[in-house]
Amino acid sequence: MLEKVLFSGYTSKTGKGVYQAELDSDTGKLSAPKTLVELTGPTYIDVTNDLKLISLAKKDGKGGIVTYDISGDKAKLLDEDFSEETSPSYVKFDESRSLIFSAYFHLSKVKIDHLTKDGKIEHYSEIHFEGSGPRPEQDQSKPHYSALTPDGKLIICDYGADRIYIYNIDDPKNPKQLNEFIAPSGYAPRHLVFNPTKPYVYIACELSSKVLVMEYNATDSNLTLVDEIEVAKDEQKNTTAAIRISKDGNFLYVSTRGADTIATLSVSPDGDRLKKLNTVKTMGNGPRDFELDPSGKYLVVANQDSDNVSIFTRSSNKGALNLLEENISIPECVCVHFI
Ligand SMILES: O=C1O[C@H](COP(=O)(O)O)[C@@H](O)[C@H](O)[C@H]1O
Repeated sequence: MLEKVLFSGYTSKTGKGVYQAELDSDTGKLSAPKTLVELTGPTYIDVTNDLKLISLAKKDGKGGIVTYDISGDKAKLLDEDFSEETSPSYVKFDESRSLIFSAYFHLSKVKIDHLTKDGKIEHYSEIHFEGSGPRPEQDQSKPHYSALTPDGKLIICDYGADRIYIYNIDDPKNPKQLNEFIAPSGYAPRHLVFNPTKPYVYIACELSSKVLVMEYNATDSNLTLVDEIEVAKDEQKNTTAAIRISKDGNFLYVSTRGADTIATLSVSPDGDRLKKLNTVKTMGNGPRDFELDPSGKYLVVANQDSDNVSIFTRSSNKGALNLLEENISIPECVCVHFI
């Protein structure tokens, strides 16, 4: 079966924007990536179920988000909003309410927009954050990630202020803070993933090379720290980046730039404990993002600094990764997104 996958990233060297390819789930072979949309700096993207691409981007010294219809042979621009000083660093679509969450790392805020049926971007609200952390990189609040909890609340990782925030967005024009969790000082929570069946969330912390295991209580929107685990040695030199979990919730994968590795961790049956099984080199530099394909048989990783994508086979019962391909050339690639 052919699985469609998009790649996107920076365009400061030879990167063109968003690329498209197909992964054959029988062989793990990726077709030659082709440019889907030319954009400036579309580092993160999301795609709606009816195939609208939502991408962050820059234009004429301003930043924001754009939407494209990618259901046909050629991508068609639907809307663009470049009303900010710079682009966000992460974007996520809420299918059930047709909302777009954009985390403005450099502007200390998260924006909530509504995506209309014809792909127009309607601004709803924004949440401003304050604070900082002990590391030089944490000079101000830097929201790095905004997405949904399993019960439909907005959850935000603030890398700069070592915070996780949870908001009620029943009225998305008027988000209300429900809770706030203070991460260990200097950890810089970056991205997170929820266990698919158990009430736990795993948070990748960029500046500590650690993953926090937190119990999530949906009733009072509370997070309780239950464990933490190191995914790479020498946190001063490393920056931990992406985190993914297998569909069965048994294995967690975490990338770390500097070490240039992906760690495989097993998740305990209750979801509350992690055990590091091993790490593999990503066969490139700066593994900023990776994704498991829909069949769960492959892991595709974007090595941003060495301009190559690698593919690993994944054992579904042991979680182990084995290198299949390392020479797929995509410049400045940041994000891997299966449709
Ligand atoms: O992971 C990271 O993300 C931040 C934000 O990305 P940006 O493209 O919006 O600047 C980046 O500044 C940082 O270098 C990187 O480690």
